[in-house]
Amino acid sequence: MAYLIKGVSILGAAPTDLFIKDGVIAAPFEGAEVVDAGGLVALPGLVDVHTHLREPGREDAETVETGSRAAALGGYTAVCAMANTSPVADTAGVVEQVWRLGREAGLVDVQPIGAVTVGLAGKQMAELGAMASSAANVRIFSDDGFCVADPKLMRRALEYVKAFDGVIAQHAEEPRLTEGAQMHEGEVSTRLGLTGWPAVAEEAIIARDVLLAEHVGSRLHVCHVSTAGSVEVLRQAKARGVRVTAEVTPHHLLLTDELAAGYDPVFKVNPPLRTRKDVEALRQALLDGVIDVVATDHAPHAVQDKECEWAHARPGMLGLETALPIVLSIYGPQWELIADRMSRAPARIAGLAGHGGDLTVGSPANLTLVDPSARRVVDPSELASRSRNTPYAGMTLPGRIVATFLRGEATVLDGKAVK
Ligand SMILES: NC(=O)N[C@@H](CC(=O)O)C(=O)O
Ligand SMILES: [Zn+2]
Ligand SMILES: [Zn+2]
Repeated sequence: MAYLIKGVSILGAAPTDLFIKDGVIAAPFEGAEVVDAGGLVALPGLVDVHTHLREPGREDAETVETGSRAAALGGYTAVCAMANTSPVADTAGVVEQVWRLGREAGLVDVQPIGAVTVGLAGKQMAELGAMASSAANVRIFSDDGFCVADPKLMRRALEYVKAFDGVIAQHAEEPRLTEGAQMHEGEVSTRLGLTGWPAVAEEAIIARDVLLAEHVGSRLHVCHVSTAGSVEVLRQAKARGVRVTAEVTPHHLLLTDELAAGYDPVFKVNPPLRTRKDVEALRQALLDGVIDVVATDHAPHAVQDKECEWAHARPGMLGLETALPIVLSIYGPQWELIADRMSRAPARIAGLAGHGGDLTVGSPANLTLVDPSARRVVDPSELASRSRNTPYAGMTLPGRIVATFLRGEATVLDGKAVK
């Protein structure tokens, strides 16, 4: 299809017409399908470097297709699928399967992340080279869900991926400091009598890993940064020129540990929700660029894994369909900031060449149209995700994603997925 996006504001600029043909932003031409975009803002398609799609293995919680649909509805055109599936994505075969499922769904580009260690067990390095040279072209490797705790293994993995400009995305959690942990260690955990996950369990691993990355000259990416102390470690490492990037989730930018007080497991997540002081530090770090990107850590869970006793519930929350509204609610219409932290920088980290570009003639037509003046109440039953574990149920959030285009084809129109 060929489209004329009429009267759209590109990143908040004066309204203009945007033409799309043959998968790219085109020069003006006749005969296009007109999309009335008065009052809408065009952004480069969002890119998520941290998504859990659960396929293969937990198709009752999410599939590549349902997660892709949730992503498109959230304004995304590319997502990086975490490796903690069953079987684990630790071979060329599994990453190629996920990559192929993404192509078949055709709603976003699904870029598989490969595991660092066999079975995420932290003992033996997985076949990183085979995954890199597979059809899935893997560049990000992560044992997310678990920390690569062994420093020697972490060093070797960092060294190994240098050959193909890969990056190790670390879930920073010193396992000995978080045994039995249920929530952030602090005043609230003491009051509730829940075992705490101290901030230092994250900060100690980030400090170690930036030193390792510096030592071997490799790229490190830090997943879901959650504490003010982590921000300081990253600030110092970046000032020294260490090749480190970092992400923050929408929930760590908005929610605090006080929410655990009702023992509703929808608020249980790793790393845990922290304090107001941490939230403020994370917000500032994203503005400063000490934290490079917003990543959803979209973590769908089936009802029986979430609607149970707090201690038995799986950690994790949905994120794809609410990420942009949450960021808008915090930062307001800072479109340049949003485009950089949610599209340009994540595309660069993931090495996704066709994404995160400027919406200029000749570039791939990966974009999303947002109505910043609309407000919506989050209704879990309306989400496209197969799971329902959103912590934002009932909240009124700004911004409605009206349309999304992947290589010039609409994946979302009128706020609805086209397939
Ligand atoms: N964030 C979570 O609480 N859970 C994630 C794993 C992870 O990101 O660590 C999951 O896979 O469910
Ligand atoms: Zn994690
Ligand atoms: Zn995760």
